[in-house]
Amino acid sequence: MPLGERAGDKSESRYCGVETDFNDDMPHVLHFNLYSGSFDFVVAPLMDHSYRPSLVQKDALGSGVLPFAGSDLVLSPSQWSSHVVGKISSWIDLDSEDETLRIDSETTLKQEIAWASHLSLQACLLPAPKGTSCANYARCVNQILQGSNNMQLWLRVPLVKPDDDSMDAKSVALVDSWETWNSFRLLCEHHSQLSVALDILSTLPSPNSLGRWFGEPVRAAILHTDCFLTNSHGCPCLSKRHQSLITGFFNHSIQIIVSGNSVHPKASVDANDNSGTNSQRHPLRPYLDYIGYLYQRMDPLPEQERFELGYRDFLQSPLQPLMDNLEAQTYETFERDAVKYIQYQRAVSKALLDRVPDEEASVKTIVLMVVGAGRGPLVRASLQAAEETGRKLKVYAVEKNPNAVVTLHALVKLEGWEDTVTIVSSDMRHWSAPEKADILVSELLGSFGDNELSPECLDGAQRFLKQDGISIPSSYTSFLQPVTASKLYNDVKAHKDLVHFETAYVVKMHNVAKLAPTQPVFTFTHPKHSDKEINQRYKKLNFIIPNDTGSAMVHGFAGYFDATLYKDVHLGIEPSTATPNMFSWFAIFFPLRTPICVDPGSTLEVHFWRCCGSTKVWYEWCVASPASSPMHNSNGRSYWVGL
Ligand SMILES: C[S@@+](CC[C@H](N)C(=O)[O-])C[C@H]1O[C@@H](n2cnc3c(N)ncnc32)[C@H](O)[C@@H]1O
Repeated sequence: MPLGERAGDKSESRYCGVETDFNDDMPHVLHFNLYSGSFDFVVAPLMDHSYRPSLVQKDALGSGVLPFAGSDLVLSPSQWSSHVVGKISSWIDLDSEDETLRIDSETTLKQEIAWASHLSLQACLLPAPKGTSCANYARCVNQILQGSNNMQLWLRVPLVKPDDDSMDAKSVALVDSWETWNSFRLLCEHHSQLSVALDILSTLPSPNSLGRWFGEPVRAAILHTDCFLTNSHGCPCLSKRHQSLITGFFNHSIQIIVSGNSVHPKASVDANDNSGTNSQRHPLRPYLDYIGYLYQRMDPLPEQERFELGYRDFLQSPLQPLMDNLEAQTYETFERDAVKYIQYQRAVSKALLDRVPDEEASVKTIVLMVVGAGRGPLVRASLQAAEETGRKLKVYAVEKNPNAVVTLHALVKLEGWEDTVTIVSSDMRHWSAPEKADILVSELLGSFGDNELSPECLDGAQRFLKQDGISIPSSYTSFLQPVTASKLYNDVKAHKDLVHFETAYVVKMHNVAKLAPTQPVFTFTHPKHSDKEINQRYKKLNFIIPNDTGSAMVHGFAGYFDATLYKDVHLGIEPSTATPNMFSWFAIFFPLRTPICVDPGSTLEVHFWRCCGSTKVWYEWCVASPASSPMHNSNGRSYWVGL
């Protein structure tokens, strides 16, 4: 049974498993944990702990006997696949100096995985590597992954990081477990079926170092009963930090697995059980109940977030509104974003008030041109601003998409705007305007600000803006930050070509770790003060990875924009200043062909170029430190925006 519903949110449920000991009576294991215990699945050993291949007698014919497991028939195929995660024997040590142990370990790992595949299990939990070297373990896992079906392998690693104030003496000898994971997954070349199961202990490393994991493929968090505190009723509860970590796991669809013996025996006594026998109460049930309580008390996902669930970490090609004509449903999506148009209306109102003093309001008519009018929402916002401020307006709606122009005509007729609005079916770069504008309103912004060629289009439109005219927006700036994004990286890699590694994607980023604060990249200001200002740009950025993060993997860069519409009215998606409740833009993702590992406290030196040709504009990017990446997208060979 799922952990119940998150308040007001029927779309998402989370599951909770329990780690069990070996028991060859699997029907009993399932019955006890699922039906008496209400857990959703078990993480159960598939072999007796004492099994060692080297100790198994060969039969008379010399063929290997497989005495390691009971029959597959004890459970139905759907029970195996839905309710059992195979726990690979924890004694295995594939990098042991002891050859017998090493070979036994290899044999056992392969036998158990083969058996788990035979049972169609969805996942197996691999024990944590024993020492600092895990090359042979990774080699064998890699062999398995090469030949595997869809089964996921979860590498178990403890959530520890030394050199951290919060560490206790016991953990000091340990390495940063992220390093262990990183070595292992590099040896397995970021295989998409290799993921992580984190063992959560009673002490937690720093928030920054925890944050790294949200960009990694963490599938499960194993919560030990000794992490729990005791509340005033004698029941298990978690520290505030553990609670917020678990909430983070829920938000990232990471399954929780309870492990260990009950350390709250009193809480295990069923309050509703008056028989005094209490025979059926699962000893770990109070822990499950508490985890369910944490899930259910989470705030419901806002409606827009729920709508966008399907877009999370899904790579989309950016729009090319200049080269292509947008479709009706794309306009429809823009137009649902009321916040964007409210901001434009506020900007136009302020500009009108500045442009026309009260005493001239009844005599002076302002010429306002919406360039790239689409189906008309900025025309409407401008007219509303005029009404709100009592200013007189003459509007030109310039649009190059002939299909949107059809809708514009219908709108003007429907609203009775014929005397005020003139529709111009033209590319703003080539239109000969009959008069000059006081105010030029446009929204040609991409997720990275200038990536839909607003600078080039507005260069063309500036011809018909009065010398002292106002452009809304008056400027926009792009921003970047390095991210761990293993899912996005793997999705790009799945295309198996260079082109996809040199393309920027629009993405609703979710399973992503932001490794440093954003930094501004390119700024464009309108109107330009000189014809000599070019639209090419170059920027070198130095990102410092905080010391307490630990090492981290950079799979690419998240990009955003912020636009100043007019004076203090802005609109944008840069996380620290993002316009609340505005959903027209997701972030942009610039991938790296080879992910780069950065050390704590070190500097990541990144170079970005905006290049302009006669028919296209494109970005090139590279990392220069701590290691040099290849130059991405030279000459716009893979990704460009058409002029
Ligand atoms: C991002 S949409 C915005 C549409 C509308 N203003 C809105 O907010 O819903 C940009 C619009 O500008 C138009 N556009 C882009 N470049 C243009 C150009 N050079 N001349 C005229 N229209 C252009 C596109 O066809 C598209 O309709």
